[in-house]
Parts: sequence; C-alpha cells; structure tokens
Amino acid sequence: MLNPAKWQVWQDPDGTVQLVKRLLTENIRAYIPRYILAFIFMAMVAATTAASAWIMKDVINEVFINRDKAMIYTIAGAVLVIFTLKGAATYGQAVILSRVGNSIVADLQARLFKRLTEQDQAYFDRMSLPEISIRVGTGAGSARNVIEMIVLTLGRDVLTLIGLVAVMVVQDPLMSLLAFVIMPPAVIGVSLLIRRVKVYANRQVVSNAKIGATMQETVLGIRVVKAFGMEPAMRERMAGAVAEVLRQSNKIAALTARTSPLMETLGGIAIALVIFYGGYSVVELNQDPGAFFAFITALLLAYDPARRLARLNVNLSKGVVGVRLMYELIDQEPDLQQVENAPDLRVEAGRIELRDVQFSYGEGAALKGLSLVAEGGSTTALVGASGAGKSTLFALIERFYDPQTGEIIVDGQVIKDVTLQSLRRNIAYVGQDSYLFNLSVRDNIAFGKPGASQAEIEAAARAANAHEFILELPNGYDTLVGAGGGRLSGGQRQRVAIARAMLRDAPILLLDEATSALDAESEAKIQSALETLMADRTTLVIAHRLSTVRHAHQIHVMDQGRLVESGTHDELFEHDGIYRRLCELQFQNRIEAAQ
Ligand SMILES: Nc1ncnc2c1ncn2[C@@H]1O[C@H](COP(=O)(O)OP(=O)(O)OP(=O)(O)O)[C@@H](O)[C@H]1O
Repeated sequence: MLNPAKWQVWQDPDGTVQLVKRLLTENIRAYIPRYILAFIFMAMVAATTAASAWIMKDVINEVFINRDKAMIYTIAGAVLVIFTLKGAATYGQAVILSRVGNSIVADLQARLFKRLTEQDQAYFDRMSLPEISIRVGTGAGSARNVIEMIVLTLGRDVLTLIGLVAVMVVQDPLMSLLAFVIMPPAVIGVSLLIRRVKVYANRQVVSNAKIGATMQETVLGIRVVKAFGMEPAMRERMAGAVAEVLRQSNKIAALTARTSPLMETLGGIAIALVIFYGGYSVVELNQDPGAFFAFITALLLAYDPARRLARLNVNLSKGVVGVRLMYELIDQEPDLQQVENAPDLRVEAGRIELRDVQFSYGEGAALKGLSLVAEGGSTTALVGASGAGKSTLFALIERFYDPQTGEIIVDGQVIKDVTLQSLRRNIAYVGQDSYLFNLSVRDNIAFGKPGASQAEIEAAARAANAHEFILELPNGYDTLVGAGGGRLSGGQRQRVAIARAMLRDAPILLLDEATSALDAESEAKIQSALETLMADRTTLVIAHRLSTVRHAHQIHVMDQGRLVESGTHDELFEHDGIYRRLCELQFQNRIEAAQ
C-alpha cells in the first residue's frame, strides 16, 4: 500500500519549512502595513488577469459571432482599462516589494555583522574568511529572495490562480474538473523529480567557498606564490573548485530541466481534454463558443502561476541554503559569556596573577597548570622556545579564550567575573606586526581612543617617535595606510601601533617584541618609544631582546606550557638552566656583543 509518509514530498526532512517560517516571522513583522498594500496590488493584478480572460467571451460572441460594431469600441476600451490597471498594480507591487526587500537585506546585514563581531576568537580560528563572507555577504540576499519568492508565489500567483479558476468554473464546472485532473500528478511529479536539487545546491555552496578560499589565499600570499612559481599550482586548485561548481550547477540545471517535459506533457493533456470536451460541446451541443474561449484563455494564463507554485518547494530548497548558513551564524552563541550584572574591572596596581591555568585549543594542552605573577607597575619578561605558550598566555589575559581550569586575576578580581569591555579597555597590546586598517594614519592611531582630539593623537605619535615620519607622508595624518598598513614600512607600522597603544593609555601593556631585524636607527626609535610606553605600567613582554630581559624586573621562563624558571636575568643566568641555554641560543650574538 502507498504510504504517503514515505514520499517526503509533504514532509520537511531538512527543516526547510521550519526555516522559512522563522525567516518570515522574524523579518516580515516590521513591514506588515506595506505588505498589506502590496497584497492589495497583487489582488488587483489577479483580478485584471481574470478579467482579461473573461472578456474573451464577449470578444468572440459579440464581435466575431454577432458582428456588433458598437461592442468593438466598448471591448477595446475595456481591454485598455484592464491592462492599464494591471500595469499600475504590477508597478505598485514591484516597488513595494523591492523597497521592503532592500530594507530586509539592510536589517539582516547589520544583524549578521553585529553577531559576527560578538563571536569569540575560537569561532574565527574555526572559520575561513570565505565561509564567513558567504554567511554574512550572501545570507541576507538569499533571505530576501526566499521572502520575495514566497510573497509573490503565495500572494500574486495564488490570487491569480483563484481568479482564473473562478472564471473557468463559472464558464463550465465540468470542463474545469477535466483541466484540474493533471494538477496533483504535476505537483507530486515535479517535487519527486527535483528532490535531489537540495543536495546539489548545498554542495554548490561548499564548492563556492573553496573558490573563495583559493582566491583569497592566492591574493594574500601573492608574493610567495610568485616567488615560488606556484601560479600553475594555484590555477590548478582553482580549476578543481570551478569544475566542482560547474558539475553541481549542471546537475541542478539538468534536474530542473526535467520538469519541463513533465509539465508540457501534462499541460498538453489538460488542454487536449478541454479542447475535446469544449469543441464537442460547441459543435455537437451548440454551446456558447465565447465561453469556451474565455475558458481556454484562463487555462493558458494559469500555466505560469501554476508552474511557479509547483516548483515553489524546489526553488525554496535552493534558496534556503544561504538562509541556513546565515542562521547558523546568528544562532552561534559565543562560548565566552559574561556573567549577569558583572561589575567593571577596577585596576589600581595592575597586578596580574595566573593560578593553575590549564588551556587547550582542542588537541593537546597549550598551557599545563601555569601559575605566575606579574607585579603591578613592573615589567615582566616571558621567555621560552617557540610553542611554549607565550602568545596563548596573552590571549587568555585578554580573554579571547577562557582557560578550561584555573583562574586569571587582576588586582584581586577574577577576569571572568568582570565585564569583557572593561577588561579590554584596561589592556593595550602591541604585537610584532600589529594590524593597521585601511584608514588614515590618524584614524589608525585613534583606534586606541575613539573621539580623541588631534592634539592627543599628535602627542601619542610624538611619544611613539612617529610624528616626524607621519608629517613626511603625502597627506600627513590623512594618508591612507593601505590594507594591513601595506603602504608603510615595518618599522613605521610598529610606531603607529605604539602610538595607538600610547593613546589608549591602559594600565596593563602586553607587548610582543619584534623578532625581525630592523635597521639600527629604526630599531632605536622603536626601542625608545617602547620604553616610554612601558613606564609606570604593568608590562608583560614576550622578550626577544637581551636589553629587554636585562631590564625586566622579573623573567618567567616557559617550556611546553609550564613555568620552569623565574627570576632576574643575573639570577637565572647564574643558575645555568633552561634560561641560560635559551639566552645562549636566542641572544648569543648580542651577549657576545655586549661583553
Ligand atoms: N589558534 C590556535 N589553534 C590551535 N592551536 C594553537 C593556536 N595557537 C597556538 N596553538 C598551539 O598552542 C601552542 C602554544 O602556542 P603559542 O603561540 O602560545 O606559543 P608561543 O610560545 O607564543 O610561540 P612563538 O614564540 O613561536 O610565538 C603551540 O603548540 C601551538 O601550536
């Protein structure tokens, strides 16, 4: 026996209906009055379409059979009115729907970007840029398409069909029945035929993300690509992804195209049945030929809306792929949560303490029960081989991640218990290659303190030894620095980053010293700028310079996520342990030079 439950046509196995329901309830509410107006226009489109079929009856009976001259003018005038009205209504409906659609896209893009900025570091570790772009960039557009598809198909098309069916039923109920027998097989047939479109549409999105990823990597790494002659390899990678998309697109096209013969054949059957029955009634039973023509016009006009309605399911399935990706981002709760009614962090001395901190990025622990203290107002150097966990420690202090166990305490307050904003407001970070945005130098420095005055910005730049070189730039403080600060030299970038941190004037400074060698003059300028910056702050520095460790009040030596030695340079050097070996390896030349 047939078990309809198995057909899946009426079911919602992948949650499409659920998703569409959510999309509508969340996004349509704000625009109800405008949708009501759009529906009035749609009803006008439907009524005028039905009227254009209805009038065929008089065209045939009055003009062609009765040869009534006066009726020619009346009917021509009526047709003009009907089509003018239809044009006006279609215009009104299109304008409203596009405007509402544009607003929905704008709302969603703002909502998506807000959500994206709320995500924590772990999310960005997991996601590639193309994946994020697809979610934020195309999600809103897909949502708009799906909403429009539903509103137009369930509004205009259904209303039009109702109007046309009414015309048909009034003309001849029995003939209507003959025309409708093909409807159930058409809907079921189309749905069954193109069920698999969903699968290919999903795969297509994945392959598109691969194209984006290859493009991004090639552009970002273009120097390496060119220097190593990797252009053919990158082209091959791209060709693979493009071929994949092509395969999916062709499969979707083939599956979708299969519906045409089905619809044409079934449509042909319906029309043949109607012509047979209608022709017989007119010829043999002397029925009204005008009614027959009105009927057949309505039937032909019903074809397009009926086809769209039959394919709504599959078009929705294709459309919701982007919507699903969008909601995955919206629904992604950041792992890092702030406790309710958390107080702000109050920094006085700026003492930082790590108590038995255990942290893993996923596999293997990056920090294994790390305990250490950075005294307020002092400089604490972190030293350790690559991979020891120094950068991870910084990330935990800024609360980009939470440790699995253990606590990080600033001036007696556990950082998990205070607001994220206040924690980060009290910390300035200067990295080896701090990111600069493609904004003016001024705006990049002002990142440290939004709304800062020109005088404050200049003072920070002077303290960072950056003011002079900035004045020499083509547009001074208004010069755009290029994406990632690419139009500045490495040393200039660092000084702008230091100026940014100066302006922030936070009591805690996290500093990742540059490993790359700069020319002596540039290095001296950066060094003196950093010394100004470090004065009177709690500074934790990932040290790469002998002078830094020598001047540090305290050095913590890390090895494989653990604290292994602590003390001053002289104490540790005497001790002849890991630190001494690290020094000999890392700072060897400089130690010799210093002696
Ligand atoms: N985002 C990440 N996802 C997964 N593992 C990571 C991530 N960042 C770092 N790790 C791992 O955590 C460990 C500690 O890395 P971390 O960057 O903290 O070391 P480090 O001491 O700062 O090294 P370096 O001096 O080379 O910068 C390493 O084994 C590294 O592979």
